Amino acid sequence: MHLKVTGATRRPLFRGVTFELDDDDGPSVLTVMGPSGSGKTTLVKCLAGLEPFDAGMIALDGKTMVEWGMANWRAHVLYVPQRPPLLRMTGLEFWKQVTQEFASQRARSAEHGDPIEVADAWDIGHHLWHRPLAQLSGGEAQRIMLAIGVALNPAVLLLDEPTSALDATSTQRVEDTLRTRSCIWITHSKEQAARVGACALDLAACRVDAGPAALVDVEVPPSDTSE
Ligand SMILES: Nc1ncnc2c1ncn2[C@@H]1O[C@H](COP(=O)(O)OP(=O)(O)OP(=O)(O)O)[C@@H](O)[C@H]1O
Repeated sequence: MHLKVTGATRRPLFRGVTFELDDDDGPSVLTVMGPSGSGKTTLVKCLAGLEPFDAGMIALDGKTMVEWGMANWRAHVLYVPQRPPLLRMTGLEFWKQVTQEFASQRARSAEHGDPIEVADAWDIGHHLWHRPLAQLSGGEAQRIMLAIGVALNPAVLLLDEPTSALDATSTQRVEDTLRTRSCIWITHSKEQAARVGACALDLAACRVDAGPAALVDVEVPPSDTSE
């Protein structure tokens, strides 16, 4: 997997966002930071093809969104929202619906995993998959949505504050799983960025009104959690 983003711009929020992500040496995580309202969610929705960029280039394995086709692109570069859609359906029904949609995409090759197994490691009991998503707690719903994202095995997971509703223990378990995947990960926590990301993008440095120097890539040293 090689994701290349060059000069991505969405006015009036950000411009010149440029980075590359690849898994040549194993899964890699890019964290996206920046003040509230700076456009982090908008950026990842643009990367997912759910919203348009005003300018810039984005390619996965050398092919643009148009060349992949939108449905294929979204299956490979998968956005996991912070909250589930307000649905009456259960987590299991949602999983079945998503996998049926993905089954029609011919270019997709990755095998699906088992989201119930993924979530089991995060203390989500099987019975919760049979409850309407709208009746779950914020933290339960968040883990079910994340487990579905992980089980779909995309090339890149786009994560919007994936542990915002979780306690410290659940956060650690979820981080342990997610850092084994290639992710673009929105977080407000520098500590979390240091734990999970080898590289961080500071969206505040890409503000449209920030002057000519638009882009800064901030290296975050990988942390050693064993200490
Ligand atoms: N659908 C929309 N229509 C109009 N404005 C929007 C829409 N979605 C987001 N915005 C605006 O765009 C700006 C950036 O929003 P975005 O959610 O991308 O920020 P963010 O950096 O993710 O914020 P937070 O850290 O608070 O989640 C905000 O001012 C927001 O109000």
